[in-house]
Amino acid sequence: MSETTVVVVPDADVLASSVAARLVTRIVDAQAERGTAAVVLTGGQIAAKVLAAVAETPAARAVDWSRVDLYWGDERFLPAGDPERNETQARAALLDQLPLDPRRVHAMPASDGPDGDDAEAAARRYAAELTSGGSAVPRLDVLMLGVGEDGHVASIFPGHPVRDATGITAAVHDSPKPPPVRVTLTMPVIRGADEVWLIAAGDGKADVVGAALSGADLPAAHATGGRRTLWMLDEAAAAKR
Ligand SMILES: O=C1O[C@H](COP(=O)(O)O)[C@@H](O)[C@H](O)[C@H]1O
Repeated sequence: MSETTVVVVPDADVLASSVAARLVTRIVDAQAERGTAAVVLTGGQIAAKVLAAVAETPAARAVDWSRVDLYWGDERFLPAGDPERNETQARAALLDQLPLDPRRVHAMPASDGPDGDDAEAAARRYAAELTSGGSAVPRLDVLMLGVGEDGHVASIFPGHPVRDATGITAAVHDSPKPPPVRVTLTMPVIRGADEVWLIAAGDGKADVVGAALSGADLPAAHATGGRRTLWMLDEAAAAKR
């Protein structure tokens, strides 16, 4: 039975450092249990702050980063290295500073990658990468999500057909938030993660956080973890819950 917890902290800086501390602990625990850990990263403003906070915490040295698998929940389908790509943001904030095993950094394909600008083929390629250890998606210890002001998570937008996608990944066209073409994990994959962490800061998120926590029909409200769902908010984002 999955439990939902809401944690509220004073501001975005405290939010970023408390999520970072939790993430390091969760990875250390997973590695102690079974030698590895799998984490799904997200993009967006608070995500960048969280990763920068991981880079700053001395506790990050307790992690064996060579035995962490990193995935992304969604990606803006742009050329490699584009500053708008979630991968580029994550590398700049943290990944380039860590002794990761490059084979375990599972970035989503770029629009100048092996499939060119074919987002469907890129989505299929990422599904194959995610399942390369077998036929099923591997155990995902923590899947982090930012929450858009419209209630989107990853690149699953309210009212968009991607909401109903049932495969492992989906290409997204006509995204209401730029850029228009994206690749995303689907809601069933998000819901299959052990722990789903929804992270939001700022008063621009207050309405949607309040609505999602009241059970409104929004992607953010459907993004629950198999074992645990954790909402981590600053006071401004939590103001209307
Ligand atoms: O476009 C995206 O937006 C969401 C939310 O971003 P935020 O800046 O409002 O926190 C993000 O989680 C997602 O990964 C990204 O592609």
